[in-house]
Amino acid sequence: MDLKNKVAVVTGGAQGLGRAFVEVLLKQGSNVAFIDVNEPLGKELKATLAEEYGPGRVEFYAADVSSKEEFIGAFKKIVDRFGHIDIMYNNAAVVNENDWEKTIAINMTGLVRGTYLALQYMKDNPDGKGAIINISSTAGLCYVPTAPIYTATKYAVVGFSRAIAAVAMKSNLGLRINTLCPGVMKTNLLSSSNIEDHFGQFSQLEELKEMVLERNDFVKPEDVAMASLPLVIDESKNGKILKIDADGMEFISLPEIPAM
Ligand SMILES: NC(=O)c1ccc[n+]([C@@H]2O[C@H](COP(=O)([O-])OP(=O)(O)OC[C@H]3O[C@@H](n4cnc5c(N)ncnc54)[C@H](O)[C@@H]3O)[C@@H](O)[C@H]2O)c1
Ligand SMILES: CCCCC/C=C\C=C\[C@H](O)C/C=C\C/C=C\CCCC(=O)O
Repeated sequence: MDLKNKVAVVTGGAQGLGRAFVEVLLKQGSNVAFIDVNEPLGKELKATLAEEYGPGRVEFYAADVSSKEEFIGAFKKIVDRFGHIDIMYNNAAVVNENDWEKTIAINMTGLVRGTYLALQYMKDNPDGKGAIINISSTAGLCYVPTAPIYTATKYAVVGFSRAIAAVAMKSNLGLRINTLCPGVMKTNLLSSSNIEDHFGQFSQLEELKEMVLERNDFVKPEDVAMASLPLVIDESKNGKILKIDADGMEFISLPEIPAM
């Protein structure tokens, strides 16, 4: 898929990795609609990017992906504005072990809804094409010991995306779903939330986070965003899991049910 003049949607696009996706897609010539619950930051970024890339190429929509009404409403506005959707990055997530139901609602339910909404609109694309990138984490392949719910949501992203990719392929939808598993990045997700929210009942293990930070093996959001592009462009890629961390990039193989 050529990225020029395509329409891309990014959730959680106001900062961190989501912002890097928005910027790399604009640089490649796509038009980008980003959704975020942080309205002031979203508006500020939209103004900055509109100045750099041209006012018609980027739009911001304030919405909480854990709210069915808000997410559906944002999608409708995006399709009204751009006509259709070619590319979807389901990126918004939080680490909140205290309010763990909210973490599941954003990281899992929000990502499922984003995938289903994208499929619903993409299946009517005249070129019959569409690419969805679901953001997991290396935590969705190993684990963050103090964040079992965050870990569980990131495993869920891997399993859901593999299964829905197989469904899309077997139904000849022409739509592709791949998973990206980044390693640790220095973003708001890692630094800002308070200890109680981040670790919940495991707050006494805060030093584990310091140990991770002291290892200093971070990957940059801009590098992760660049690395994601082949999953969109290369039409042979469906149901893949791409890990990118400080050691480099690797496609991960997980067991398959042989008869499937
Ligand atoms: N930072 C890391 O170390 C790391 C590592 C691996 C994977 N990831 C994944 O990368 C993705 C982006 O994380 P990040 O580090 O950039 O985080 P971040 O906190 O810097 O940015 C996340 C963005 O999502 C938005 N958001 C949060 N809840 C939302 C909601 N309910 N609805 C809409 N928007 C919402 C936030 O306002 C924020 O702008 C996440 O899926 C995360 O799990 C992060
Ligand atoms: C150990 C506490 C770290 C707190 C990290 C909180 C959120 C991190 C979110 C990222 O998605 C995590 C990405 C990768 C996993 C990081 C560390 C795992 C630590 C275990 C290990 O080193 O194997």
